[in-house]
Order: sequence, then C-alpha cells, then structure tokens
Amino acid sequence: MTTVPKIALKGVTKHFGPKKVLNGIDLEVAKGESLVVIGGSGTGKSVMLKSVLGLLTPDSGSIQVDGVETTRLRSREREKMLHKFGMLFQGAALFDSLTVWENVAFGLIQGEHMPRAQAKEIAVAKLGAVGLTPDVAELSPAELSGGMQKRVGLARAIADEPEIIFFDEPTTGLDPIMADVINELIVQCVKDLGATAVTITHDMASARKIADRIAMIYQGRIIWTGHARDIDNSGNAYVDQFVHGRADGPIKMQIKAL
Ligand SMILES: Nc1ncnc2c1ncn2[C@@H]1O[C@H](COP(=O)(O)OP(=O)(O)OP(=O)(O)O)[C@@H](O)[C@H]1O
Repeated sequence: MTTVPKIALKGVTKHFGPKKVLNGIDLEVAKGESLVVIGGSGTGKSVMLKSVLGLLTPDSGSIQVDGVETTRLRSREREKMLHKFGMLFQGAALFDSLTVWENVAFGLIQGEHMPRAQAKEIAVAKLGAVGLTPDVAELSPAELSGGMQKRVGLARAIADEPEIIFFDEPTTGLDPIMADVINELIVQCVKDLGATAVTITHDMASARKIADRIAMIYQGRIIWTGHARDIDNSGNAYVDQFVHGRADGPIKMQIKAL
C-alpha cells in the first residue's frame, strides 16, 4: 500500500503578468515530516506556500492535502481544510491592538468560537510551551523584543494544535543565539504535536537544525531534494553555491526587477 503524502504539489505553475514565478513545482511532504525549502530571494517560496493555503490560485497543476485536491475547493471546504494549518509569519505579524494572550487565542476565539476564559487558559499554556511566563500574556506585542514576538507567533501557530505548520523565515531578524533558541522551540513544538512542518528560509543553520529533508527551489522549480544530512554532498552545483553563499556559480543574481 502506498501512503498518501500529507501535501503533494504536481506541475504547479503561477505567473504574474509576464513573469512566470512557479514553473512546474513538484514536491511531496510526508505525514510527520519536517521539510525545509531553501532558495534565493524572489524564487517563489512564498508564492508556493500561499498557493497551498489557497491565498493564491495556481494557473495549472495540482495541490493535494491528505489526498484531496485543494485548488478547486469551495470556500466552506477550504475553511475546513485551513483548520489543519498553523502558520508562523515572517515578522510574527501580531496585532498590536490585542494583548499577547489575545493574539495567541485569536484563532480559538474567532475561528472556533471558544469562550474567552477557556481560550486564555490554552493561550497561557502555549506561551509556557515556548518559554514565556504568564505575566507576558497581558502585555502588548509592542512591549516585546523581536525574539519574544517570534515566540508569541509560534505559540499562536500551535494554539489550535494544527496537523501542518508553515514557518515563513522564522529566524529572520534575530541574532544567531535567539535564532537557535527559536529553531529548538520549533523542533520541540512540531515533535510534541506530531505535526507535519514546512519551513521556508535562507538561513542554512536553521535549515540544518529543523529539517528532516531539504528542497531547493530555483527559478520556480524544485531542483534538488534530499536528506538534511546530505546537503553538503548534494552533487548539485546550485545547492552547493547556495549552501556556501558564494557569489560565483551557476546562480546568477538578478539585479534588475523584471
Ligand atoms: N501578488 C503578487 N503580484 C505580483 N507579483 C508577485 C506577487 N506575489 C509575488 N510576486 C512576485 O513573485 C516573485 C516571487 O516572490 P516570492 O515572495 O514567492 O519570493 P520568495 O522566494 O519568497 O522571496 P524572499 O525570500 O525574498 O521572501 C517575486 O518576484 C515577487 O515580486
């Protein structure tokens, strides 16, 4: 019996005006796996994630979650499908008008109509899971450091105990030590939930720490996938150049925007 992948993209394309951003993405993520997608700026990483979430509609190709085609879902079915997902946005994306706990409990109160007291209890527990004490719960996100904001974003991403978590550049803007703390928390939270994780990042230290498997995207295609431990011996000149951050190599930086 073949197991159905948690997420499967086949031949996914997307263009904006004359610009072809996704050029036939083929990618599978197994249940319980942590996949990290690496690739340079503007290679289509975020467009790919947004396509899986239905925030963007691909021009062609197939996207399946648990074997169900998601590109043609009606809005109620899509909403149901989205319940499987948690998301840690780049820059944490917290609401400054809400307290920390209200941010964490946002999906529970708005999406699941949970009573506030119960949602607060869960929010405080999730804040504890990411190393934040209950007194932080009453603060405004504006009063927190960048690293603490990321922790709150992570607590929000796991509050609903999702089956799949997307991490969009989780360590951007953090110092290397705080980045490592966040990486460890991500690994722990994903493991505790038994969730499937997809992370997009430029940060190789983060990729090495978080990933079971790594996929590299270049010019809107997945050009390499392999185990994280094989990243230094990929045999792929594009991967090698990216991993070592060399200016010279087959990847030519696009200076002029198309
Ligand atoms: N809604 C949109 N309308 C027009 N162009 C878009 C839109 N979204 C993304 N793009 C373009 O698609 C390309 C890929 O963008 P994307 O955000 O996926 O890159 P990325 O790989 O995530 O980059 P980074 O690492 O810098 O975040 C970029 O050139 C971007 O300008």
